[in-house]
Amino acid sequence: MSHKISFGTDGWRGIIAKDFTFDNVRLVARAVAAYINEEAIGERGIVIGRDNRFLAEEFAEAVAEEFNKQGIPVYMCCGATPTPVTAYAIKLHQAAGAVMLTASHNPPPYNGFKFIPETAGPALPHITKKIEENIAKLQAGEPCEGYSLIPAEGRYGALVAEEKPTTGCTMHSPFEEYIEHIATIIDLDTIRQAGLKIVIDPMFGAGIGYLEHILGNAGAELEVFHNHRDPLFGGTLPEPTGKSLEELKQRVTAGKAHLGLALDGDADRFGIIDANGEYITPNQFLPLLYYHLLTVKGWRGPVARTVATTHLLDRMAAKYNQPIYESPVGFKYIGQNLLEKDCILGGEESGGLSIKGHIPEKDGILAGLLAAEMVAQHGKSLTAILESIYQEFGRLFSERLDIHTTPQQKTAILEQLKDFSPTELGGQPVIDKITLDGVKLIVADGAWVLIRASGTEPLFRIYTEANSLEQKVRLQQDVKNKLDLN
Ligand SMILES: O=P(O)(O)OC[C@H]1O[C@H](O)[C@H](O)[C@@H](O)[C@@H]1O
Repeated sequence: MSHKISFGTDGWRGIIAKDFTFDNVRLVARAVAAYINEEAIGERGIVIGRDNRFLAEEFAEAVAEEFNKQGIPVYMCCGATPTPVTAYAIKLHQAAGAVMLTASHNPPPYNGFKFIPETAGPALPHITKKIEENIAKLQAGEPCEGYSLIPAEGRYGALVAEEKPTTGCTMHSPFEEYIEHIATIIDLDTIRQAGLKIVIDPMFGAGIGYLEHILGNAGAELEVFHNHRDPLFGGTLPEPTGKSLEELKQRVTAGKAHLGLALDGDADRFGIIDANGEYITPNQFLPLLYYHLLTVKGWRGPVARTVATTHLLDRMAAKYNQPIYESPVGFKYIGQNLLEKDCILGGEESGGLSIKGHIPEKDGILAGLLAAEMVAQHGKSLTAILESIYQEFGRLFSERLDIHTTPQQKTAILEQLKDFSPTELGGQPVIDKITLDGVKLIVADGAWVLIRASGTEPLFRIYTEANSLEQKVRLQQDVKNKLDLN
């Protein structure tokens, strides 16, 4: 039986050689080529980027061959390339889109396939649905629009894809152009004057060389580690959170650095360590950045966040009379709001952000540079800036719990969530219920809980944001009791 290929929160992922086989990768490439040809934008070409995982080059070549066979020229990024840089290359070449081969922060046996359309932001569901339909048709040996089948020569009744004259593959590194573009967004002069000391951990990933190059040229004193290819990621996960950041924390404090900056496997997510060795969570960094854009840069505009992201952003937006756009989890929705609602910042709790003037794709390199710019311009540590924010807007305590379930438990919880409408939670009345993605319940003093199934991992997530640590624990416990998740 053929493996069901679907695009989750962020592309198709699978275990290499089990699901993520050359045959399946070629199949998905054909389905994307069909989508592009159906849209009649094939002649603009497609960018292909890949990270540092096993067989990355070979998978990229297989994808290029499939596009070429369908008459679509290929711009192949040289070497491992971050997802945001691959997305930026779409703009450079005015291409029809990009394929990024990466499993982001997943364990080493995985690889993945993302399609980034011409907007240079993640594909929205109406596009991935179309690609999934094309995959199903091609798997069944049926023709699909944009992909013609012709009778196979010498094999009676058999059909094969009609191969178009080959269109070729241009090798190109978008490194320089991306860096030039970044220099138009980040205040590198102030970073230069501040004489910062920064430790960088690109986690053996596609982001190796970027922060080093930009910050090194801006005169920062750098210490860099995990900066060579290792598809086993040194035995950890290329995920810039939790245990994976321990060494960075130690190096920052031991070296008396101003900052520690980490990237995930494809450099679209960030991890930030402050001078005191503390991890700055995305729910802290996003308000820091919005505050920086509003006060230091003097920008005005709305902010886009997911349903799982801190409401401290809402408090700031309210003070500056700006709207806030809440979406389901997934940067694709934030990217859409960045494009359509003229937001100055879009970000999410899982560690993705972008700002006005940049592409609508999450970018860990940009996030790290903005952290350096903030420290340089404010002349203070991020924790010190955060203290001023708490004084002005109040403090919120957020946490995400990941609950592993069996497929049966998952079905049971999803069933229960359908009519999960408690009138009271953690001792307070529930005043609002939001069902954009899972179930979010807001209680009288503004604290909230969200329960949703992950679209990338076999687990449920319970997100809580409260006005005190005690309230956070109370809310978490109450939800677990009510859903029988203890
Ligand atoms: O909570 P999940 O559905 O597992 O998604 C978690 C994250 O996965 C990927 O990294 C997506 O790019 C993000 O937009 C999303 O926030």
